[in-house]
Amino acid sequence: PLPEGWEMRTSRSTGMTYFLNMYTKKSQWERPEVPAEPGEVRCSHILVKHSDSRRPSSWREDHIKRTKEEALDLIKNYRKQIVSNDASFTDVAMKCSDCSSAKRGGDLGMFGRGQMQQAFEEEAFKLKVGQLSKPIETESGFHIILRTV
Ligand SMILES: N=C(N)NCCC[C@H](NC(=O)[C@@H]1CCC/C1=C/[C@H](COP(=O)(O)O)NC=O)C(N)=O
Repeated sequence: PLPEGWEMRTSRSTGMTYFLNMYTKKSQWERPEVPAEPGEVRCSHILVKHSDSRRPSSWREDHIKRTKEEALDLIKNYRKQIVSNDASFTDVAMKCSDCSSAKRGGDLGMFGRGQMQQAFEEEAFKLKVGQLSKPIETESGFHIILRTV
C-alpha cells in the first residue's frame, strides 16, 4: 500500500501513473516511500532563553541573565517533569516559557515551512501528532516542541 497521505492517479494526457500528496496537492512521478509531509503543522512549545538569545528578554524577565548551560538544564528538567507526568505541558508552558505564546499554553497555531527558524521547523515537521521533541536550539534559546495537529 501507499504510505499515508498519498494517492495514486493516472495522467489523463499520457496514461502514466503519478502520485498526489493529499495535503499539499503536489504530485510526483516516483512512488513515495514515506508518508506525505503535511503543508502545515500546529505546535506548542516551551522556550527557555539565555543571555546569548537573540532577544534576551521576555514577559517573565526583563533582562535574562541565565547562561546557555543553565537554560539547557532547565529545559531538560521541564521535559523530564512532563514525560514523567509530574506536570502538564500546558502548565509548564504557561509558567515557565520565555515566549509570548506562554499565555496560550505555548500554542503557536498552524504554520507551514518558511515561517519558523530552520532548526525549529525541521524538528516540528519530523514530529508525529502528539509527540514531544527533544530540546532544540535556535537563536531564540532552547525549545521543546509538542506537535498537536
Ligand atoms: N508564526 C507564528 N506563530 N509566529 C511568528 C514566529 C516568527 C518566528 N519565530 C521563531 O522562529 C521562534 C522559534 C519558534 C517559535 C519562535 C517564537 C519567538 C521566540 O522569541 P524571540 O526569539 O522572537 O524573542 N517568538 C515569536 O516569534 C521567526 N521566524 O522568528
